[in-house]
Amino acid sequence: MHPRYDEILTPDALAFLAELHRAFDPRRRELLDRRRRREAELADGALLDFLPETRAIREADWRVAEPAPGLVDRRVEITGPTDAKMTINALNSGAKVWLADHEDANTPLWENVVSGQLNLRDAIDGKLDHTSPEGKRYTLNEGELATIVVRPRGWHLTEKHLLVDGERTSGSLVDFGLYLFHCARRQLDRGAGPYFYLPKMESHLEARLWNDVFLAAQDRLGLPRGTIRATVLIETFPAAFEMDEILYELREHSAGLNAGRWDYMFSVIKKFRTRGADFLLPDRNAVTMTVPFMRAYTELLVRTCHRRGAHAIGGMAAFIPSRRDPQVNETALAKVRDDKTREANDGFDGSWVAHPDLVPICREVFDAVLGDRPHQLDRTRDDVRVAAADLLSVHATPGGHTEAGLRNAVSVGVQYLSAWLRGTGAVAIFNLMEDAATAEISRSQVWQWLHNDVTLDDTGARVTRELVERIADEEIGRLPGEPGDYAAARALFMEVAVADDFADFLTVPAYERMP
Ligand SMILES: CC(=O)SCCNC(=O)CCNC(=O)[C@H](O)C(C)(C)COP(=O)(O)OP(=O)(O)OC[C@H]1O[C@@H](n2cnc3c(N)ncnc32)[C@H](O)[C@@H]1OP(=O)(O)O
Ligand SMILES: O=CC(=O)O
Ligand SMILES: [Mg+2]
Repeated sequence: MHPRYDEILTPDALAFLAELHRAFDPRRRELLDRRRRREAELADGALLDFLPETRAIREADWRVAEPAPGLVDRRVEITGPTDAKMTINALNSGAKVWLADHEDANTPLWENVVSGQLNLRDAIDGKLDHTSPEGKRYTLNEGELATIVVRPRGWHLTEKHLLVDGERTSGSLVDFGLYLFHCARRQLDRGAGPYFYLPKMESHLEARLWNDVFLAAQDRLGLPRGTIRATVLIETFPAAFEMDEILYELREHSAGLNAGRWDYMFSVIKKFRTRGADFLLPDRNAVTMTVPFMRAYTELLVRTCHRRGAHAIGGMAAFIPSRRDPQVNETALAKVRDDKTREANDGFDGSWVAHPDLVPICREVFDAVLGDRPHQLDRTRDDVRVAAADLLSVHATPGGHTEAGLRNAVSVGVQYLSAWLRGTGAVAIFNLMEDAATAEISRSQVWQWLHNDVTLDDTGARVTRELVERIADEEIGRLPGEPGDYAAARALFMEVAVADDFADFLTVPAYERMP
């Protein structure tokens, strides 16, 4: 406990979490087992496909709920962690929505978990302020603030500081439950509602679990059915084959789908990491949004959403503007403009930015396409035809395997883990935004290249454990500070990037190293 934690961890809120845990944790664990069984089938040679047992849902006519207040016009969404400064900056940024992140951009350090909830509640009450160590004062604007959409942790993460019947609770249910308990009524009183982004789901059965949690939680707190709204990130390879089914499960609570590109790439590598050349990705920077398998995924997402009356929200271009380096700034703005233009022209209803200086560009691009309309749900994209083979066409990705790519993956992975272990879940590295999803790509690419005996195009060297170790030492030598400063991050990187047993998520072993 720290000052003010008792305002969040009240006896009633904890009792609510305990009820959620007892009612839903066994199903959460079963679904995680199911993920593992499915992954083993893929390793044995199976392929992903649209499910025969849910064909009727895909072919039937149905629509999701009408958009909720504050979620009608989502042309610009800013994302970021929930510390006080970022909360104020994001809410003031001019974006329509703020994704308040307890997930990819956050280290689930206990202090971040609880203080994030305090900041959210204070912000909704209009009384959040902050003074930086340099004395700069931050307060919320008087005018329009972004709509808050909270992203809880994924189903795979536990919360070790809250035990029920001696068991760790689910990070998802803790983040969801505390926010709903404290802020649902406050949000309704302001004319908005309790809104969520749901990450890293792998099947419609996991969406059904969320829906059942919503139904029970609404009943328990006396909230009408459909009060909660959820936008699901389609960011795992299996989920791309179940977009309709995920929307259907959540239909009375649905607020659409988002194309979470970085975790999607990670999942593609992870699910087929032992399957050789057909699923071997080149250097990360060669895997753009226009390579065939990525294009198929976003096209199918827009078509699926609009057919069901659901918003389709674009993803994160990782280029970060700089207020110090005009060249870096110009490049970032141009790259982000291209990315948002493609999304707006493809039919997305809005998209993500990682930084307040990118809000105007995203807004300008979507304004040009949407005009006065709040969205473009009427663009049904009947022209789109995406077959399973298109989603699976990873082999058609052009690009090489280079030492520069390997070095970049190792350096980014170590630098990111070093920040994560110190409690910061999103950082700028080499002018790109890095978070848990992008770091997963770095470490799983190293694993995939190593375990598939890749020979580097430029040097002719085979990727071996020894090569990765040597590169890690050389890259750490180029970083500020002493090599010893990176010892814990290096050890963790090696555990998740080269060990024969592939960790499902790097955040799982990383969390065990946290207090
Ligand atoms: C794969 C995915 O899931 S993507 C979504 C998850 N990832 C994220 O949300 C990343 C969000 N972005 C960030 O965390 C940050 O932009 C970073 C870490 C990448 C870069 O941050 P910084 O190095 O602080 O950038 P910079 O120094 O240019 O920031 C300038 C100002 O903008 C603020 N700022 C930057 N990004 C954000 C943001 N996302 N939300 C609110 N404020 C922000 C900074 O706090 C700073 O404010 P100040 O001038 O009052 O001190
Ligand atoms: O959460 C978003 C992603 O790209 O991953
Ligand atoms: Mg993600």
